[in-house]
Amino acid sequence: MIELNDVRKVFPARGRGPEVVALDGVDLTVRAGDFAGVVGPSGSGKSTLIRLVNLLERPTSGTVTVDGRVLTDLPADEVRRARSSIGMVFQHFELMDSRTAAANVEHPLELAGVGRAERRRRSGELLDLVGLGDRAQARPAQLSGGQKQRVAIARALAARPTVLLCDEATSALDQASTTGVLELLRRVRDELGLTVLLITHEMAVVKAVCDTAVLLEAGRVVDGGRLDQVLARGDSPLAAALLPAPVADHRVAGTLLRVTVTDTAPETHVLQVLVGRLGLDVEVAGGSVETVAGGRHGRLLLRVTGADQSGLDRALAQLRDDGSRVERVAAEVAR
Ligand SMILES: Nc1ncnc2c1ncn2[C@@H]1O[C@H](COP(=O)(O)OP(=O)(O)OP(=O)(O)O)[C@@H](O)[C@H]1O
Repeated sequence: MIELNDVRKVFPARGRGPEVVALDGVDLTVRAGDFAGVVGPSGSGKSTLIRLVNLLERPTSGTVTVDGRVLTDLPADEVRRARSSIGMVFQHFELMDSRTAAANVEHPLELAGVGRAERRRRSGELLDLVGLGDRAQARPAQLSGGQKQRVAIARALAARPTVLLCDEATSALDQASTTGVLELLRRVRDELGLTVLLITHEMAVVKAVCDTAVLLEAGRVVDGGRLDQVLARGDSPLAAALLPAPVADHRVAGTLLRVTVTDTAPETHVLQVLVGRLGLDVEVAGGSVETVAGGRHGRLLLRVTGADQSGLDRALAQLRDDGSRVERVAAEVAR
């Protein structure tokens, strides 16, 4: 479990510049076993936030708790020990070029004083886990970006952490490697029961792996929650970031309707009523529907032509009573 309470981080002024409030009263809870994402624009405080969780950066005020231990209250030597239960994966892998994959994975165990035979055994096991059992003797220069990140994940898991922090872990990778690394992260979370906190500026990453997410803007959490619930709300800032609003050509004649699609409010019912019952001409003018967090979520724009407007309004009111999520977004265009 990870908990930040009212965390504030102020970087002192550099030269004549002003001080920077990187995080401004952040509360965040990641439940044990959850895969959580932090998203936000550049400069919103994501990197600062993740570095606070293992106290690579200390908060100016507020508390950081991991697995029930208030890290911000611990003396420095205990913080070092507590860090061994927190693994971290970085955007640029941070592997040692002169060492083999196995030796990179063994490095944290070496620092912890684990004996050679046990280190070998553990690095073999971990490289098998990440699918690189046959590349143990390769050096980073002989590995692809995706393979390097797999080695870095194996290294992060060496000390048997309960929490894994991922700092833009796929931002330097191509699409195919990104998919593979995200699948691996999800699998190790499942198999090892880890709590994972990932920061990214890519919404596709959040949609692919996260159970929960928060949106940071200018150092504050402006939205967040379990992804299925956030997307079902439809109109929140995080929902809008995850599923961008569809755009349609407003110059084309017709009435535009926006339908928010969820498993419990599918678009089929709307179409059955508009096309099947009322016999209207309906085309899909924009939008997308995706599977996120195990459910169907999306927003569609429907263009309805030839409708009697008061009849359409009555139908929309009835649809909303039935639980459908449909609203009018543009009036009839006169052409
Ligand atoms: N060591 C530092 N000293 C001074 N200011 C800093 C320091 N680290 C970060 N900042 C500032 O804090 C703010 C938040 O930065 P941070 O790197 O956490 O944002 P971010 O969301 O991770 O951005 P990006 O996606 O571009 O990495 C920025 O204004 C940044 O310039």
